[in-house]
Amino acid sequence: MTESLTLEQLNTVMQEADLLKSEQDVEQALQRLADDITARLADRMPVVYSIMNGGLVMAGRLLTKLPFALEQGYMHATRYRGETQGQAELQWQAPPSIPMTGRTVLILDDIFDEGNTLAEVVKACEQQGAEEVLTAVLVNKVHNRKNTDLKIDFVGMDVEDRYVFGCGMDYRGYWRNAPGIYAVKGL
Ligand SMILES: O=P(O)(O)OC[C@H]1O[C@H](OP(=O)(O)OP(=O)(O)O)[C@H](O)[C@@H]1O
Ligand code: HPA
Repeated sequence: MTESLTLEQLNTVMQEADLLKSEQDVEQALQRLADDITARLADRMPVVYSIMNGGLVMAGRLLTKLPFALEQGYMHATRYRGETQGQAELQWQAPPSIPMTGRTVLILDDIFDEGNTLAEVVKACEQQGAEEVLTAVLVNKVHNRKNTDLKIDFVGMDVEDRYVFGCGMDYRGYWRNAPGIYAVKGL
């Protein structure tokens, strides 16, 4: 693990960051996602899982825009562990909290980057007997380094190929709480 950052360094990261998506852009993307998800899943009584930690903010802001009967759960799988480069192996910190056998499952996450996390999570849900597994992300990072053929069913916005934070995404553990989406200077 790299050295921890001071408050001053963390404030500098925010001050120098580029705003890629404003809070209003995010809100509009979430409403579009909610409309598309509702059109597809309103009669499916799905289990909607957020992937902790990154999926927390997206899930919180999206769920109240879904006007149909659903169950909500969480799972915690992590690959970056506070760093800005992903590790090969996904670490499960908390397995899925609600049984999914025979159910429609919707997975919510903040970002589809190299794709390992969602590819493995989808595989795990299928192995646990889900009838259908769909995925929704707030942002898709655009580059040609995807490690999977997985196609995300619902994408809020595309972002450029930089290290981003805010709306659940962290910079070395911090700034998940930022209401817009920012890119770190130089990354
Ligand atoms: O598409 P990938 O390259 O696999 O990256 C995307 C994943 O990385 C982040 O999680 P992270 O492992 O940082 O854990 P966190 O949610 O606790 O931040 C993010 O929340 C996604 O789950
Ligand atoms: O750009 C990113 N920012 C934050 N978390 C991430 N996890 C994968 N890519 C990113």
